[in-house]
Parts: sequence; structure tokens; C-alpha cells
Amino acid sequence: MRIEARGLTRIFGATRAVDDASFVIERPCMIGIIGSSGAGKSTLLRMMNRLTDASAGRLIVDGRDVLALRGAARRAWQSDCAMIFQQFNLVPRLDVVQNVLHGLLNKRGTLTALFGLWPAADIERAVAILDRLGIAEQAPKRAEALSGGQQQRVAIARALMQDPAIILADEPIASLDPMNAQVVMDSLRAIHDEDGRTVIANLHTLDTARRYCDRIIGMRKGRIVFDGTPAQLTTAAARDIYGAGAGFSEAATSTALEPQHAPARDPAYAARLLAD
Ligand SMILES: Nc1ncnc2c1ncn2[C@@H]1O[C@H](COP(=O)(O)OP(=O)(O)OP(=O)(O)O)[C@@H](O)[C@H]1O
Repeated sequence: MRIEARGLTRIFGATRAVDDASFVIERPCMIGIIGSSGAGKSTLLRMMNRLTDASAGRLIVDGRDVLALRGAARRAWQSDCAMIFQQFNLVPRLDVVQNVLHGLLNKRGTLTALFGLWPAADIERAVAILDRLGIAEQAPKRAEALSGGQQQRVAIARALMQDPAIILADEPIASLDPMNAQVVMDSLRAIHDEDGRTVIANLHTLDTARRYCDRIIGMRKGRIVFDGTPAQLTTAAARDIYGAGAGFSEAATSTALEPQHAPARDPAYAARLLAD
């Protein structure tokens, strides 16, 4: 899948939340989007997923502009481009399996969900995905009874249920303690490594992006001001992204996660992914 953003722009009143963002993703990879609060990271992901309309620009995926899709075609794109959120967005009183099955709402319809009439094969798949994420034993529990890290894994399972080519993660670990944050980032990395899905994650901390991502996009005031490999992200480039002074230190944006999946730290792998 080739993804090309051309001049993506979103204006809210006097604010250019995203301003003329362009990039190309030639092949599956894991991308971290970094930048200060208000830089436009969420708006960029929400435009890609069609949760927010663009004011200008195009998003060309395999030759068609997905920003122009309407109705069923738009919903199909949203299935192919699953989104996970900082606050998990689960239905708290429903059990974990039902929440995961909700990933199929677009395909099976609301009546199926309302009456819990899911085909056995769907339920088996949901449990298998939970098992892969290490939380199958939580399947019968209400979502609200789970820890934050477990809830985020349920949200990832719901996304995987859609069998998406792309997973967009909007601050997936911002509400989690370091241990749970690591489990969630490891899961996202494994989904890229093992399934070949593209993962694009907005990340608050620079070191997480460095450790887990093949490519980093830096945003400042709506504009993309950096796009390269972790190795290319020098302290000067990071300072520019965060608009920080000479006293800027990477430790200030650190969460000190130790990933289980290491390929993101192989600079040759990252460079190959970016080569045309
Ligand atoms: N629905 C909206 N209405 C008005 N302004 C908005 C809206 N959504 C975002 N903005 C503005 O657009 C700018 C970019 O916001 P956005 O949430 O995309 O940034 P962000 O980098 O994701 O920040 P954070 O890390 O705090 O989530 C901000 O100035 C924000 O106030």
C-alpha cells in the first residue's frame, strides 16, 4: 500500500492546526509523530482516518484520494485504517470480547451488535486476537474492570478485528504507567513486524519514538519540520521540533521504556524502509 499526503491542511478559525503536510509512505513501516502539545499531531491522524475533514489537500492511497470517499467507500477506508486513542474508547459495561467484536460493526451492522448475534467464527477470532495480545483470560470480564494497559490492548484487539492495513494510534500510551506503556508499544511493534501493517503513532516522548519507530515525523505549529530516521534526528533537530532553547535535553521527554522488540533500533533496517 502506497500512501501519499499532499498538502494536507486543517484550519480551525484562525488556527492552522495542520498546515500543508506532505509525506509519502512507500511500504509498511512504523512511524512516530512527535511534537509539542498543539502541534497538530491528532488532527493529522484524524484527517487520515476521516474523523475530521481536511480544509485542503489530498491523501492518495494506492492511486485514489481517500478524502473524497463517501458513504460505504468511506466506511471501508475507515475499516482499513483503524484508530486507537489515548482514552481507549471502549464500552465500559460490555465484556472484553464484545468490545473486540465491535471492530466488525462496519461489516456486520448494529443489529448484530445490539443482540449479540455474532457468528461463532467471529467470536473465535476475537478470542484468538486477545490471546495473541496476552489477555485472553480477560475475555469474559467487563472492560471497566481491566487496568489501563489491558484496556489499551483490548482497543488494539478491536482494531485488529478490522484487519486493517494501517493502525493510527493517537497518544496510545499517554495515560499509562511505564510498564504498561512498554507492553502496549511492544504490541504495536509486533503487529508491524509480524503482520506487515503500517503503524503511525503520535507520541509524547521522543525516546519512545526513537526506540520503536523506523521513521519519525516531527511537527511544529501544524507544519512538518522533520521527516527521517531516528539516527537522523539530532538534538538540534529535536530542539527545532519542540521549539526549545539551548537548554533542551532529551531526558525532558523521556519515559525510559525498554522494548522487547528491537528491530526498530537497527539503523540499516530503518534506512532500507525509507529508501525509494
Ligand atoms: N475541534 C477543534 N476546534 C478548534 N480548534 C482545534 C480543534 N481541534 C484542534 N484544534 C486546535 O488545533 C491545534 C492542533 O491541535 P491537535 O490536537 O491536533 O494537536 P496535538 O499535537 O495533537 O496536541 P496534543 O499533544 O496536546 O494532543 C491546536 O491549536 C488546537 O487547539
